[in-house]
Amino acid sequence: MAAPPHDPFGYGSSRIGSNGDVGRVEYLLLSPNSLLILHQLPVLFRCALEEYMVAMKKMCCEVLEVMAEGLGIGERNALSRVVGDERSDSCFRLNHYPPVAAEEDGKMLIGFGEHTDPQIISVLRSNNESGLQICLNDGSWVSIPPDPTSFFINVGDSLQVMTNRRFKSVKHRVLAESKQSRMSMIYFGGAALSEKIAPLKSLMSKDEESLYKEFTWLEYKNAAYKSRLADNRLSLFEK
Ligand SMILES: O=C(O)CCC(=O)C(=O)O
Ligand SMILES: [Fe+2]
Repeated sequence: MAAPPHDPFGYGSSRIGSNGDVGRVEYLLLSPNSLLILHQLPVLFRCALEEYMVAMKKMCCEVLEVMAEGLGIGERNALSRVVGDERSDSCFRLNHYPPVAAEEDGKMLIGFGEHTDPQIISVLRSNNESGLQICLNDGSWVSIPPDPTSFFINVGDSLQVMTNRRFKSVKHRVLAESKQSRMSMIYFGGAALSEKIAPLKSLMSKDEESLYKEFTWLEYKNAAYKSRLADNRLSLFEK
């Protein structure tokens, strides 16, 4: 079930994507669309995964509805309908960061290199081991305390575009720093492949212009897979 370079779904270790990014991580990347791989999973795992994905999709929609309300958009489902669409392209990643050995102590080891998530919204849960950091506007990195009882929500690049940069996709990374395994699982809520990703008309003020050229999720996804993790992938689509 090793993930071949042209198809990222399946199991991978150390290599993240096909463009030379490496990290101290082992992962499973699954999508309801990668049926071939789903059918190779033990039934109990597959059922739990399907149940989790359904619950995450629902939660993403609820969060997006609250965001739409906060932005003053009259149409409550303007954002959530994109992730809620039955053709929406969502996926699930399970990450395992092996424990750091005593002799590696003090070294800055990258578990998962800096990047933004390309989809609309991501929901992360982890065990109680640290490692996740976010990048502030001034370029400094801040550690996110792990909390196995909470969900950590990330704005994706597509949501940044749909809100014409009112919400920003925050750069994040994982340092391998813990003496115990860090486990995380992330649900990535994306749009349908053919969905046009553009600022919502109902959000834009009278003379406001889109900061981005129009693109479909498929176009952006293809561009993202071709790039390196740390690239500013949206810059290709900025006006
Ligand atoms: O494993 C984590 O805590 C974060 C991983 C991540 O950012 C990702 O898979 O996109
Ligand atoms: Fe991420």
